[in-house]
Amino acid sequence: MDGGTVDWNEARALAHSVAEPLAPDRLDPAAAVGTTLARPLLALIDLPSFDRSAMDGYAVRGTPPWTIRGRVDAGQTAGPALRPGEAREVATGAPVPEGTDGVLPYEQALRHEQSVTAAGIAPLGRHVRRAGEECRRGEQLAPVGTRVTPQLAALAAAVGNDLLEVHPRPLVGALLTGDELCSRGLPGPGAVRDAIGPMLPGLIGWAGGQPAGLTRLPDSERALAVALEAGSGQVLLVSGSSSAGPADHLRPCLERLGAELLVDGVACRPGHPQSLARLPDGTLVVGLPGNPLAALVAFLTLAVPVLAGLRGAAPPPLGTAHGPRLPRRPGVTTLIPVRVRAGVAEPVTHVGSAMLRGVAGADAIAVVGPGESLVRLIALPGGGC
Ligand SMILES: Nc1nc2c(c(=O)[nH]1)N[C@H]1C(S)=C(S)[C@@H](COP(=O)(O)OP(=O)(O)OC[C@H]3O[C@@H](n4cnc5c(N)ncnc54)[C@H](O)[C@@H]3O)O[C@H]1N2
Ligand code: MOO
Repeated sequence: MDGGTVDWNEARALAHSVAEPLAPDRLDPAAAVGTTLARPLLALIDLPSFDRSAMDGYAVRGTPPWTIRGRVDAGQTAGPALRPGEAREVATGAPVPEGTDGVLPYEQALRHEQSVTAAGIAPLGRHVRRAGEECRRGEQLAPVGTRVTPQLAALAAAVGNDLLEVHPRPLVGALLTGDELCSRGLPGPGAVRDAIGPMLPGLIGWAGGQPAGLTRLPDSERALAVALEAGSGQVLLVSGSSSAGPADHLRPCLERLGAELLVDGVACRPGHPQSLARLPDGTLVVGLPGNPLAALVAFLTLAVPVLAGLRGAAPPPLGTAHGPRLPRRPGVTTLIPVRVRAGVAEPVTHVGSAMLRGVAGADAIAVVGPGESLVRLIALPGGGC
């Protein structure tokens, strides 16, 4: 194994570059939400695929009065073409007959026995959604690499797609180490409530991964080695074993398993003891420091770009802001929970690496690089920036 502390930007870029996109899968649009397109999204039909009414009322042709010739509901066919001076009652979404100049909504219609006139100006050209006005068959609607959102899934279905070819969401397992951890109730003497476990499933989903189980382990090299070997998923997160103490087993375990150490420490505060390694079976292991804010920072630094790479997506772009009141440290990148107001990142309190109070109320993590005047922003889940 080799390694060494790397610059924060380099670590992030490296984490993205080592993660090869997962082999594409074909999923129906709803199941594809959260994945990334491996093929462009194409329209398989014109949308709308026929001229249709945007209002409940009368499809009309020519000038009033119009003689009413039947009715069309949604899902029916439009019937014969209208001739000048004719109307057909139509429901919203129903196909309008050939020759329709516009649709007169009921509210603007004066109905007589078998004819209708307009209460105001005749609706020439109004309230008809023309075939192909949204897109044409064969048109590309989203390129490769686009994240499938619920709204993109809706569009994909609307233009006739049953299956989308996508890079699936990577499976992410988590191993939480620490003899002192308890997961329920009030901690006894010397014990600590696990705060990383409750954070990870949400973070994994937010970053485009699929949580694949969380295992709590004692501080034992053997237990960690066995769990790493048996680990399910394309990514394994390991918390609380990253430092240099006798109970910090990640490094020796990775060595023993013949892993390739890709990142061994990052020049940032907090979170410097984070790591990234590849097991011989290809599983990527991200080492998260045990202090909870440091674990979050490491997840944002290494796990987020790894998951983007596996999904065939670019690393999430960072925002920018002014941060005149943020502390700067020479030689390292500082990651500081902030609130963002009108383009200015303001520090919050309680931001020690073992603390969560500050980050729980923050909008973003400001990335304050040595010598940078503007700061970059990593948006947090639920953050308002
Ligand atoms: N000799 C050195 N000691 C330490 C160094 C160092 O460079 N040399 N780095 C410090 C820094 S910075 C960090 S961060 C921590 C990282 O430690 P580990 O990843 O080995 O984690 P632990 O030692 O087990 O735990 C640290 C701290 O975090 C608490 N913890 C652990 N897991 C959880 C959890 N799931 N939920 C809540 N809290 C957790 C744990 O109880 C400890 O208080 O090492 C420093 N030391
Ligand atoms: O990563 Mo440790 O970063 O400061 O608590």
